[in-house]
Amino acid sequence: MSIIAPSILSADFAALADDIRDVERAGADWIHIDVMDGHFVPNLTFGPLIVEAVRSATKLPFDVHLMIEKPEQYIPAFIKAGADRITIHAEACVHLHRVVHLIKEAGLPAGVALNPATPISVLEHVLDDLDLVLIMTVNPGFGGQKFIPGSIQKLQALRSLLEQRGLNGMHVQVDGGINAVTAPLVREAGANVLVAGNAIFTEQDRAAAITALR
Ligand SMILES: O=C(CO)[C@H](O)[C@H](O)COP(=O)(O)O
Ligand SMILES: [Fe+2]
Repeated sequence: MSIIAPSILSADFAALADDIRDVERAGADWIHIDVMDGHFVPNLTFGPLIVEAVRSATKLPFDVHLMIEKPEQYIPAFIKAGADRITIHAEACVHLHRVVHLIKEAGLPAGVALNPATPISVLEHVLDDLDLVLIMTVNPGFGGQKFIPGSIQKLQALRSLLEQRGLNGMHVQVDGGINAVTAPLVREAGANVLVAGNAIFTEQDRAAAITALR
């Protein structure tokens, strides 16, 4: 059964806590929080203060996707604010191994995200330390973009690699352009955690939208 993580990038920011409660009632498993710094990606979103402000709205895990340069400078603040798991971008870290271990030493599961143009080979020497690999299925920065079809081959290659390495329990997350059409394709290719913003928050019936993805 897929884990469904609504991305609050597509929520109503003036009613963020209400929208989080609504997707929890609708059957969401994790709340996906897209942090953007205007440098690593050409957009700005939330900081730790917003995460802290909505923390009490739900008991669901906060899945924090850091699309920021120098994530090590901000990881402690996001943990204090209520992050339950943190994913960093391989492209944003000069010392990827060190940043992965900073997250793990704080007791949180660590994920690494790869942009569409980044090969999975960059994970070779950190793979054993991860809880999750995020295959970006759009270029990060905005919600509502079109799914990149080449992501399917990348997911299949990642699944084979995980099997070879005896890491079948690792979460394989996808993010960007996931909807009722692309969800079965990514699941078939090996993804088990589906992030979706527009496909959930633009729908009146969010329970039906989540069921359709699952
Ligand atoms: O990380 C992200 C963008 O960088 C978002 O999580 C993603 O875009 C979700 O939005 P949608 O499902 O509408 O594509
Ligand atoms: Fe995301």
